[in-house]
Amino acid sequence: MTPTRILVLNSGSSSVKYQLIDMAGRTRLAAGLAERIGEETSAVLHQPLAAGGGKRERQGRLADHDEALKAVAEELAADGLGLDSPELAAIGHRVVHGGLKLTEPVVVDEAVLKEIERLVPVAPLHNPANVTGIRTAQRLRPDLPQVAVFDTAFHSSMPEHAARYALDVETADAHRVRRYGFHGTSHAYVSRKAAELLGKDPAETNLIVLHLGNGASASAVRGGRCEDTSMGLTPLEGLVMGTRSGDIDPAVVFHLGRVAGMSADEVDELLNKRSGLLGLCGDNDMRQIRRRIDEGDAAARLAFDIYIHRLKKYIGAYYAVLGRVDAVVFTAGVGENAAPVREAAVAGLEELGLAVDGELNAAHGKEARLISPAGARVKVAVVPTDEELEIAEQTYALVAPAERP
Ligand SMILES: Nc1ncnc2c1ncn2[C@@H]1O[C@H](COP(=O)(O)OP(=O)(O)O)[C@@H](O)[C@H]1O
Ligand SMILES: CC(=O)OP(=O)(O)O
Ligand SMILES: [Mg+2]
Repeated sequence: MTPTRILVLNSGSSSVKYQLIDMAGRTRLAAGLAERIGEETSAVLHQPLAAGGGKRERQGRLADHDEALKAVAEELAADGLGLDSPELAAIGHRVVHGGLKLTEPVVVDEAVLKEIERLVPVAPLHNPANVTGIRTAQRLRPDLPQVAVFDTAFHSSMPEHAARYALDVETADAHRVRRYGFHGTSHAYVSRKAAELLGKDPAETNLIVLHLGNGASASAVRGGRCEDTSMGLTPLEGLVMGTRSGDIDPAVVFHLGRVAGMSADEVDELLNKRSGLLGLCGDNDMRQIRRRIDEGDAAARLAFDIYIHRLKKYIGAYYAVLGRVDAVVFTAGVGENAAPVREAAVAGLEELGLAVDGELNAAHGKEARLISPAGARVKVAVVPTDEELEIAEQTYALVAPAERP
């Protein structure tokens, strides 16, 4: 029997999301989340999808990612889906930064791990967790291929004029300072699904994709290839995010160093963890911000307006980059669920052919759908992302190419 199951691990700074997928029929067997790793109140939320049982929650401190992954393995084992299963073909890992060298999914060896570790300074919130995830999975199943799928990969097609900063070339090249872009697995998956929804050939479809989760990024996609994206050397550039500032004048950093005596690390922490929506109004969850706006809270209102203003600027910029746009596509936690964000982001852009239909926009759903008025020149769509399935597809393609039709 050829193994057909892929375990996907998406290790974040304080959480591990996982899914076990049988690629024979693209069947999801289990999914879950280990959260608040390192805190007293850690938990594993586990959904045994194949067994059809209800969700389980397991409480108890998980000191680090190593412990978290072991707890996840135990939850899977309790459903007869343990990591010792001979049906497991590989473990697929989301790795956020692959730099210039790692631009395709790869089977991880020591050299690949070293390169992911070398990139920690440019993805300090993400790459360390990704490395721990891979090392722990290797210890649990040393015989299995561990495959890394990079957030940066999809953006490696960006032309030089979009990827380069206007910096002294020698300095930039010596330190590999350039724009890499992130959330690429999501941008790639959503672009394909959006073309399907539009009934168009992906090679002839131009899209502005807005991935709005805790981290948020926009991309301009021409014919299935990334032409520009809002995140840069690190996942800090671009849109306003949950806790990250996105674009600022780089001189803010020197200014804070000189007038506030802040060190580089302190400014780094400020911009990554205490800025964005959280820094502006004390909340980083869009649901809570909408509640506060409904209660007349001015700080929440201003935070929302700043978030939308930035989003709108990127829609305009990428419209100009692409010249012709088939659709603006919303995805991830905020993009898929927050109708007021979608409405506000395209408000006033009728001259560009952009509008949402109030009723379609307000409707809830898990399916990809159009929310622009019938006959609109430029469509507006909501396309749920599925980074885990995409990682499983890429992992499976790499370890079992002969098995594919
Ligand atoms: N119904 C909703 N309305 C508005 N925002 C929502 C809703 N559901 C989820 N979100 C937002 O989605 C965010 C998480 O998005 P997600 O894509 O899961 O992020 P990540 O993968 O980066 O953790 C939350 O911070 C929350 O603000
Ligand atoms: C790269 C990045 O920002 O990822 P996330 O949104 O998961 O934090
Ligand atoms: Mg995400």
